[in-house]
Amino acid sequence: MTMRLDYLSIFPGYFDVLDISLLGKAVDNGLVEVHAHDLRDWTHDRHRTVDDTPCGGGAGMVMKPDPWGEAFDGIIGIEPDPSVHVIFPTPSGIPFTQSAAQELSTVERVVFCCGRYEGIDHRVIDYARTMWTVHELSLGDYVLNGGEVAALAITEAVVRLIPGFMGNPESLAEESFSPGQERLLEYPLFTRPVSWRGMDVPEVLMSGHHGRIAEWRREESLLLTRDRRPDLTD
Ligand SMILES: Nc1cc(-c2ccc3ccn(Cc4ccc(CN5CCCC5)cc4)c3c2)n[nH]1
Repeated sequence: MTMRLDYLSIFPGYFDVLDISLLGKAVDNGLVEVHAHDLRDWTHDRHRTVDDTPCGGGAGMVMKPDPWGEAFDGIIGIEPDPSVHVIFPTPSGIPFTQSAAQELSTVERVVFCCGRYEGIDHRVIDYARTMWTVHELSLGDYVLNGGEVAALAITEAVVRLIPGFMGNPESLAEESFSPGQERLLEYPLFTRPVSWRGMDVPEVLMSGHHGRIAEWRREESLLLTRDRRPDLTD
């Protein structure tokens, strides 16, 4: 199946990067098709206005609902369709996780709505919820200037899980956060040269003793997780 990805933004150029690297390959072999749209194409005033002051006061500007509604009509359609997944990156969203990426990797159509300023008029999200399957997602507890970078991160996490996308799918199965793997951080990785600037690869990894190697890696993951992510160990 081909996944169709649409991006709505006042900076559609952010998504030119999707034509290169791994994602570009997915586009070439027809696994995904990518369409970026300039929200201002659905404005009608000379200044192509997309924002206005917040009702109720407060700092900054809010994105007007009108251009979003017209863009939805043009890009997605005016009939409800729960098979279309509409993603609003937002600091107030639910945390985006590997399991969410896993679920989204089976969806045929995803539309990313990338806000700017202080955010989008809430009626846009409420309207979208009456029409499609909506996800308000946060990348983490920090504030970006808009949704574009979050959309790119979510895209990469999702597209790499599409069957047939990654060259060696077994590496996906081994990753931490992937289903079946306890939520442990990855053990340290090494490759040749065995000795580099006075530092040697741990001997156990050169022993060819797979049982001991697995044990060493598990121990390293446990130590690292306990040290850096105690929240994952409970
Ligand atoms: N995980 C993650 C996601 C984002 C993200 C996603 C979309 C947008 C659209 C606009 N912004 C900038 C931005 C600046 C300030 C506030 C906080 N204000 C406080 C009072 C009203 C709002 C919110 C939003 C985004 C940020 N950031 N981080």
